[in-house]
Amino acid sequence: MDILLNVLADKKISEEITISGSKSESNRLLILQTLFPEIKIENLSDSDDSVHMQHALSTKEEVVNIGHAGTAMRFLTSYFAVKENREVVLTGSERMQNRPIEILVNALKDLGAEISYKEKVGYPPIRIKGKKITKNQVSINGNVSSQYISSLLLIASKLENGLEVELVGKITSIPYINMTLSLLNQLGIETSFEDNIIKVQPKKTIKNQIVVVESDWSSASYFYSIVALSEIGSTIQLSAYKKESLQGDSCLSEIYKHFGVSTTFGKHFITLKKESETKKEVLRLDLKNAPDIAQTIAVTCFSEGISCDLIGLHTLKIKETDRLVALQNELTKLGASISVTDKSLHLEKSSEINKNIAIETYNDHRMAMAFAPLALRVPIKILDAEVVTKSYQKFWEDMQQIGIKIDKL
Ligand SMILES: O=C(O)C1=C[C@@H](OP(=O)(O)O)[C@@H](O)[C@H](O)C1
Ligand SMILES: C=C(OP(=O)(O)O)C(=O)O
Repeated sequence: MDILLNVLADKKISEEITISGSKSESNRLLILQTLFPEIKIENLSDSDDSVHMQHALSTKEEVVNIGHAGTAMRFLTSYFAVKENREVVLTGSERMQNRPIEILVNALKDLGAEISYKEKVGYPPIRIKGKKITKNQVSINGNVSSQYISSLLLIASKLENGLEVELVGKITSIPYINMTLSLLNQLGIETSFEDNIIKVQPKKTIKNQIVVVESDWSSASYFYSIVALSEIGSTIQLSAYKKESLQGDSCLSEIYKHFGVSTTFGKHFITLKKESETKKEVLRLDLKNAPDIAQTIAVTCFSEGISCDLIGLHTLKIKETDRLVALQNELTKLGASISVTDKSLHLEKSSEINKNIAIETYNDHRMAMAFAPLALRVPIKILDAEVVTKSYQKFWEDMQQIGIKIDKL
């Protein structure tokens, strides 16, 4: 489905939106709930990725297909590796078959797991024969994807002897590792993370408990961008959020101050308000702890006509698409002067935005969502707009509520 986005009249925005649960927290909790049925989950994400995870955990089929869901692919690899009396072929979309998994597979094999590649070495699909694992020490490279590490940590407490993970090299996306550890702690599982060593103690059962998932902060980023581009005085209230978040992308509340956007924390919501004009100086950020908001920030800077230097983007090329190349292609079509390396992006300030451009989305939900706020500046086409459901089912409905007019092409 291709769509045209338009804003009919400039007006102050004042809206309230409820966003579904974090897909990162949800996909961790779904694995943990299968291991510890004592858990009840509230505000579970309705994203395609969480639907894939639920299906994968309940199916009895031999072939388990998780579509585009990176967390499902990575977390289920460890889950099935230790599930005795079960053999599966774990696979995903064409893109997933080109997203690397070897670092995790090697760590699991070092622990004694039985995993083989069905096609290309290092990539899904993989055949996993579930086994009892008794070893409790492993080393893993920390600079490619934190999801490999979270995957090991999620099953660790169910191993007879717990697990000690040594992280080698620089560690990327650390808040996601901390999110995993915090959720384990919340359930009553003991963990420690000192220097580059993470330990998880074994645990057979936990107390009956309800875990409430906070809404998704990466999804909130698109509203930060909209408020940044809107008239002074505009507000959007988003729920359900809290100040003490487990999600690293909550750093948005600090970052968007550069665009004159304030964040007020209510009991279960946040209010974003455009207080002042965007600062004209270059925005320099290291996003190694919050890679998923890079596209949103680059598009906000372009729309606001300011320059940015984003570093720490080395994980972007192995996500739903090569996001650095995708950003360069699409921003260039809009008239931007942008250069990228394999880990950074530099955007020059510009004053013109080309009209009637059709944005390719590359099977990447965040390409569609990051470019949508530009409709506040110029009419813009988004191709294959349905990609958003990977993380955000009612994204386009919510855009209409904000005042963006959507026509199907
Ligand atoms: O653990 C998680 O839930 C995630 C970790 C991050 O991936 P990397 O660690 O591969 O950067 C992030 O980009 C992804 O959307 C979700
Ligand atoms: C990178 C993402 O997801 P995943 O790696 O889980 O597919 C994302 O949602 O931006």
